Amino acid sequence: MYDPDPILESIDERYTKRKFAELDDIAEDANGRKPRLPQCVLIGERKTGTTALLHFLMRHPQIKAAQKEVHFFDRHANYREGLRWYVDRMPPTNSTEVTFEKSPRYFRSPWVPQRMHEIIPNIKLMLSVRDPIKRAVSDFHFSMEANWESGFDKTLHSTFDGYVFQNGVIDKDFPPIARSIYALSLRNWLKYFDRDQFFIFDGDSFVTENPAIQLQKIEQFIGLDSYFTMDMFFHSKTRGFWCLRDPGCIFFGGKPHTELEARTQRKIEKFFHPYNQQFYKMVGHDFGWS
Ligand SMILES: Nc1ncnc2c1ncn2[C@@H]1O[C@H](COP(=O)(O)OS(=O)(=O)O)[C@@H](OP(=O)(O)O)[C@H]1O
Repeated sequence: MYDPDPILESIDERYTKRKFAELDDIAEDANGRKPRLPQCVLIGERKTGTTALLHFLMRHPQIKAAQKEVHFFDRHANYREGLRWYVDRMPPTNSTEVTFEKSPRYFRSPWVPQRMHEIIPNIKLMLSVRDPIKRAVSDFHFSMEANWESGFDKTLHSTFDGYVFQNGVIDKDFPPIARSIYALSLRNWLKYFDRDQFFIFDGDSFVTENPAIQLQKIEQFIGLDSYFTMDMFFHSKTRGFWCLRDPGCIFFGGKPHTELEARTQRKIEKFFHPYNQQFYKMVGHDFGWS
């Protein structure tokens, strides 16, 4: 799957040899803060509630997150820039705070786990998932709107059902489908990281139950002081989502999705079933997806 690029391989070697040397001259400010390598990374997957999760997590006084998705490990051009480039994109933190980054493309980029392991082997990883069919449909609508997928010709069809089959079988390489096959991507990560380095975030539960329930588990996983309480959140009937009382709801999410045709629904459930079973086994939890 991953065809190594000789130039990048030699950069990888440089990292193993020089690793942290580029970071030696970063000085702390008067409050003991400086930009650092992240201690916790949200690696994906997209359309699983990652924006809401980050939005809520950033309320925690000890969490300091990079402002934008950094894409250091997945984008070759960024990785070539070196560790100093990466750390310069992190907010300054002191030793009681946690440097956090979210780049949802990390999860499915085959070269990311090895690179990340060489640089931050003790990293805490957050993997956000959601019912794979709902995620794929959400991804499809998002991609159609944003026109982001290369090789995804928007003029061919207008519906998910139109794209998802190749000669009558589910197209495993169709990006919205491929990104929902969590077991295949996770297998690559588990070659480098232990299962207990992952927090598996359930994006569906974030919609159905008070977000404080999962946020409190995340506090324990990262080792943060207790901060989140149930009364910080309310359920907005108009938006259909949980929102923070302060500063309120986030401005997106919940775009209307078309219903799948019954035939597609049946075939797609059958398609995902074995992958879902593998994923449950890998993470030690049955999400009960259809
Ligand atoms: N509290 C709250 N507010 C708003 N949206 C919420 C919330 N909790 C979960 N969600 C779900 O998040 C889905 C979008 O996921 P992501 O943020 O990962 O999408 S993205 O990859 O960053 O584009 C989005 O998916 P869609 O409903 O398919 O658009 C929402 O269902």
